Amino acid sequence: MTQEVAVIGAGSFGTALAQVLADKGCLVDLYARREEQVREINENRTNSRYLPDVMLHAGIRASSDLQAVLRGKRFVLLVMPSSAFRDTLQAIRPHLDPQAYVAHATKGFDIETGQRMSELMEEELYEHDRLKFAVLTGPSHAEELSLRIPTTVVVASRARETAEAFQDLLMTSYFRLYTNPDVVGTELGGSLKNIIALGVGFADGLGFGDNAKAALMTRGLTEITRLGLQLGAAQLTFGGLSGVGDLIATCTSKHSRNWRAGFALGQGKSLDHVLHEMGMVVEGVRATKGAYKIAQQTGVDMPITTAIYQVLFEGKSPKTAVEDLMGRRRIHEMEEVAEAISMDWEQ
Ligand SMILES: NC(=O)C1=CN([C@@H]2O[C@H](COP(=O)(O)OP(=O)(O)OC[C@H]3O[C@@H](n4cnc5c(N)ncnc54)[C@H](O)[C@@H]3O)[C@@H](O)[C@H]2O)C=CC1
Ligand SMILES: O=C(CO)COP(=O)(O)O
Repeated sequence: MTQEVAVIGAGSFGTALAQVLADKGCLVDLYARREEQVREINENRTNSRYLPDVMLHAGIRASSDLQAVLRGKRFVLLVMPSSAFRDTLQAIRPHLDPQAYVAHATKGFDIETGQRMSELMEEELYEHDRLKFAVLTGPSHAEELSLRIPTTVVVASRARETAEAFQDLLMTSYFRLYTNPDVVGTELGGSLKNIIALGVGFADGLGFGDNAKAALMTRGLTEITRLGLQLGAAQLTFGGLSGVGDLIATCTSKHSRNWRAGFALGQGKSLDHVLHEMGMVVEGVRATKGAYKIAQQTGVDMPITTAIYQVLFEGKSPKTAVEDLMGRRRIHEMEEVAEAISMDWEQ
């Protein structure tokens, strides 16, 4: 049976996922807000602003009519920026099939409340069965996935049936999905790595080297894990695709908008200028605000996130931020996650 799928958000990643689905023989209705973009996709088979090198599959049909896009769909993928997530949920609620499986691929937080995207889904789609919700996340640059370059991700849901339904829907010879019941951990990994990628870009822009990059990635993962444990995530998840996997992909890739934004900031450009030039979403900037807020609410120590917050929003100089990080009190490498390791000193 041909599956009909709705993809909400026709940016880079929504379009890349639509391409995967069309390759699998699905009929894909892709929601785009701008008529001009709808026409370009349907008539030229391109989405040149977001994926300039890609010729789109004939099975993708773009539309700006949200109700028509959602009509009768058993599978819905939400791929908007986090800034548009709550509003979009409110807009889709009246048109969503009650039986639909709904997955989101958005990496970020609601900065007003610090909530994760799946928490917003539960809140805004309150009539829907939350066991039909899933999160799709992991190392997956749209630029590569849309060119059918091998990519692996994880789909997390509280219900195995839902996770496996998305696995069956999306798996191809070049796109491999794993499942995980840890919704909190997978979402946090995907959202928080963008902050560290900004920091790594920053360090590269300042002319630092591989030692600093490795330090930020490793210590970044420590603070991501620390917050995750506090919020009920499973530690092992952070060693998986949504944790260290996406951290590597984002901190070391020329595709990463977060890394590129950090690099430009490190070279002295202003935040407004960098965001304007990018023309695409840089989730790490909002995520820094969201994570800083959660860290304060929970009392979890997140020194790298705090340093990036101070540079981005409080005018601290990068040089002072680095000096502050390097000059912190001496600590045990695993001090903050001590309960997670069993190894102790011999004497
Ligand atoms: N680009 C990538 O490689 C990946 C992106 N993601 C995540 O997917 C989410 C979307 O990112 P991209 O597709 O890269 O963004 P993008 O910057 O390429 O495009 C954003 C798209 O969202 C649309 N949009 C903005 N407000 C909207 C609204 N209210 N309703 C519907 N659409 C709206 C824009 O018109 C645009 O088409 C982000 O959270 C990102 O972190 C996740 C995995 C990979
Ligand atoms: O999440 C991504 C890859 O997994 C994309 O990262 P950027 O948003 O930094 O481009």
